[in-house]
Amino acid sequence: MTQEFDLIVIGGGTGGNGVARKVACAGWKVASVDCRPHGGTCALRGCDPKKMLVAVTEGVEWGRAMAGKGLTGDLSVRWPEMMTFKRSFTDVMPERIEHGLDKSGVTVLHGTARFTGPDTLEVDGKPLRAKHFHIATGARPMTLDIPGEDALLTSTDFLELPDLPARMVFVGGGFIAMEFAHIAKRAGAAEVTVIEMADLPLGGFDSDMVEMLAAATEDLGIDLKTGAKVREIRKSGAAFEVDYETASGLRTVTCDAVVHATGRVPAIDDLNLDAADVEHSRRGIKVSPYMRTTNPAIFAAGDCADSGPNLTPVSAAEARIVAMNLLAGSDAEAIDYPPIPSVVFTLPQLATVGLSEAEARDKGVDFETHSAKTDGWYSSMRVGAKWSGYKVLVENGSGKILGAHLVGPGAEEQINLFAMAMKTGLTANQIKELIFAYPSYASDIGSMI
Ligand SMILES: Cc1cc2nc3c(=O)[nH]c(=O)nc-3n(C[C@H](O)[C@H](O)[C@H](O)COP(=O)(O)OP(=O)(O)OC[C@H]3O[C@@H](n4cnc5c(N)ncnc54)[C@H](O)[C@@H]3O)c2cc1C
Ligand SMILES: NC(=O)c1ccc[n+]([C@@H]2O[C@H](COP(=O)([O-])OP(=O)(O)OC[C@H]3O[C@@H](n4cnc5c(N)ncnc54)[C@H](O)[C@@H]3O)[C@@H](O)[C@H]2O)c1
Repeated sequence: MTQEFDLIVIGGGTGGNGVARKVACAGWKVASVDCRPHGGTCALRGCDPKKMLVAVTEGVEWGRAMAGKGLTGDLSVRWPEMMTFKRSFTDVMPERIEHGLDKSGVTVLHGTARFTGPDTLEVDGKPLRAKHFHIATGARPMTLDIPGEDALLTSTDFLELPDLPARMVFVGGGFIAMEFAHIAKRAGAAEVTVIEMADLPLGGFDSDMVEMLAAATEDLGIDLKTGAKVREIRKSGAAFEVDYETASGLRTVTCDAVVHATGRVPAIDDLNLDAADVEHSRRGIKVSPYMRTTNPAIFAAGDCADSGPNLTPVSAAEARIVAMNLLAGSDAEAIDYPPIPSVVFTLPQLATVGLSEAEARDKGVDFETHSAKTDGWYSSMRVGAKWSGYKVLVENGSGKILGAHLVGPGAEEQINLFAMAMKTGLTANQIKELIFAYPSYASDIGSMI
């Protein structure tokens, strides 16, 4: 028999759970379905577990930076113990989240959802019907279409490794490669190689800041290869050979594990979206500013939608709009993204918000660039940070902050203050008038503008 609901949410991550709970709390009959335990990428396979590993490796970095400054002893990572620490968070999350949904009156279902019509779907063959749907199925690693691709570990596999391989290669030089390579190297991997096809890793971040992070990465002992495109992966006994093409010909690196880090694409292949009249492209499910798909009864948000950048707080902001419009029964509120900060959680951290110099120039904005290396500043010197700097764009006349690009300790929090200043329209002079606790990373901001 077909089970009927007011709303079925597909995907139990950041972009789905809030919608399910809010709408159920308003008295709707809601189901939430996920093919894995509820929790989604951020809590179970992404941001949160990743940053627990970073927390452990911060100890190693601290020991290294403070060596000869009065701190003694060699700190090192026991990988299996670190994994147990990570699981102390991730193992309990699905039950906690599913209990929260259940308490809100949401029916929790497990299985893969597939549309069979504009208002019907199947979950592992079980028929369901709903007046509304919300799709928040996230993203998956992109297909590379190269020989030997099956050998690639995903970021999820990396976060579950029982032991740390001695020699690791990361294919791609974006967020995942840089963050995970830093973790692997500080955790004791003998050889860590990052292979990026562009001339610099982390496209989209300010190139001067990226160059500083690249220098820090090489200083840590990571082999960062740029202008290098991976062509093939071959198994060679227990090891792997990774072929990559450079301007001077084909090269090979041998390793014990190869990790996929070439980007993620919308996870929409299983959904049979055409049956539901939901338009989609390689960029994801087509959504209006109200997060409505081309089927007015179906919404989408987060990594699976062709909307904002694939970051957790963006999924959450879009989900908020979905819940509002579902409950309003109309296009009551459009998404209006504030300046979106983004951080690469390497050590040092790399952070960005707002316009890059090139974007500001293209827009014809009249601005001034404030930029410096800050390894000589007290905040960096105090913690032995060798690589730190900033670039802040301030509009001439208005004094408004147009963009901020930071590398170094404290960048992950400083960038949020810049985002807040940009959203609220604080000018450089107004920021300089603020009193921040001293000494703190925030108190450096006035000197950056
Ligand atoms: C390794 C890694 C680290 C990251 N670190 C950060 C970070 O530090 N900061 C940050 O802001 N962002 C980070 N991100 C990105 C962030 O995790 C995502 O942007 C965010 O989790 C997306 O949320 P979502 O709800 O859209 O999708 P998800 O959280 O991925 O949820 C989608 C859910 O849908 C389910 N699903 C998929 N298809 C179906 C189907 N057909 N039927 C039923 N269920 C289905 C999946 O099992 C999944 O649980 C990271 C991503 C990765 C991979
Ligand atoms: N801290 C964070 O916020 C965070 C952390 C991890 C992941 N994420 C999210 O997950 C997404 C996926 O991360 P990612 O690192 O896989 O992708 P990415 O888009 O950040 O980087 C992919 C990189 O791979 C390179 N590349 C592609 N094909 C290649 C090839 N054949 N050989 C060599 N290089 C190649 C690209 O030039 C690019 O630099 C991110 O875009 C982001 O949305 C966010």
